[in-house]
Amino acid sequence: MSEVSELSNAERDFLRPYLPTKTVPVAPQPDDGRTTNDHSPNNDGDTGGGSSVGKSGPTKATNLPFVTLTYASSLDSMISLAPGLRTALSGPETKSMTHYLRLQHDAILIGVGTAIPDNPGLNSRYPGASLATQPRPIIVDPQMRWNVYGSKLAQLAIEKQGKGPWLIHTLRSLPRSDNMNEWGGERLLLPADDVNDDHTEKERLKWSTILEALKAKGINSVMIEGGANIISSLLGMPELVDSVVITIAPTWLGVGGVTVSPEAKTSGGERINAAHLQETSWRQFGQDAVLCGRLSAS
Ligand SMILES: NC(=O)C1=CN([C@@H]2O[C@H](COP(=O)(O)OP(=O)(O)OC[C@H]3O[C@@H](n4cnc5c(N)ncnc54)[C@H](O)[C@@H]3O)[C@@H](O)[C@H]2O)C=CC1
Ligand SMILES: Nc1nc(O)c(N)c(N[C@@H]2O[C@H](COP(=O)(O)O)[C@@H](O)[C@H]2O)n1
Repeated sequence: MSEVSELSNAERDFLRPYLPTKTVPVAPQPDDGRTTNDHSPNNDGDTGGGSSVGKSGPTKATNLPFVTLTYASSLDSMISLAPGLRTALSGPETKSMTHYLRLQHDAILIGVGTAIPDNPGLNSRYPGASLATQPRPIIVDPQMRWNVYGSKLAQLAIEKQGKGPWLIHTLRSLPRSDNMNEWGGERLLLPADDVNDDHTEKERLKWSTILEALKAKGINSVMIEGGANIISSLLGMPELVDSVVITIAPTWLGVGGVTVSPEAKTSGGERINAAHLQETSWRQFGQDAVLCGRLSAS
């Protein structure tokens, strides 16, 4: 039996307002030559085959994709037991939800701090998913720390159970000769935010630079899954994030875990809340709670 089951209509209705709308590939029709068709995110037609993929629907600046932040948290706002320790927090129902969400986006993005310890698959195992509807896995790895060869991502791409990953590096990363493109992988070299005093490039990339580059490559929606560093940064950037979907598992991981918490904020010298969700909705999925919302601008 599959580890991932279909969501109910009510569960999909609950998620719909927080998801990008998308254009779904359908098999070319011999009679009309069409290659795409519009569906709402929860339309059951979302798993058709075909050769062109486009999940679109951003309502903000046209040079940015729709961005969904999503992660599974404990009651003490932790996402893993310790740095580098892959930790299952989602129950079966929220795991199914994550695979459904993955299928609603053109891409899934994580940081190298997650790619190395977790060795994730980052494909969607939602019933009926096809290679054409799979999201593109994207890893932010500015200094080329991660060896994609031999990874689960590479294996899935070779087996055509997932798309080849795109790895984001800074321009000054050492070029590496490789054959990733044979299984759909690619390295994107982007300019870092600033340079250090010794003129070596800092490893930070602006999030607007990353997102604009993805949009320019045809990514209209991206689901950002983690890890803690990336989620915590983006919680402070409401101008870039369209929606937030958090799985809250009924457990505490304890001191020493990896915490999601945005940078502290001040106004007029006083501490103020660092980030806030508005337009919230809650729903129970099995033993977990799912919180959806949009980040407030201030
Ligand atoms: N429960 C959950 O839903 C999830 C849990 N995790 C857990 O999170 C932990 C990993 O979290 P972190 O160590 O914080 O790693 P991370 O995945 O957030 O990656 C951090 C790294 O990404 C790169 N990076 C991030 N922002 C960048 C920028 N603007 N420019 C250039 N490079 C940038 C840097 O190299 C940085 O060290 C793991 O234990 C993993 O299991 C990860 C994803 C989801
Ligand atoms: N939604 C969710 N719940 C959890 O409990 C998790 N630990 C994660 N982790 C994220 O999922 C990735 C693993 O994906 P695959 O199952 O290998 O495809 C992991 O790397 C985190 O990004 N997510």
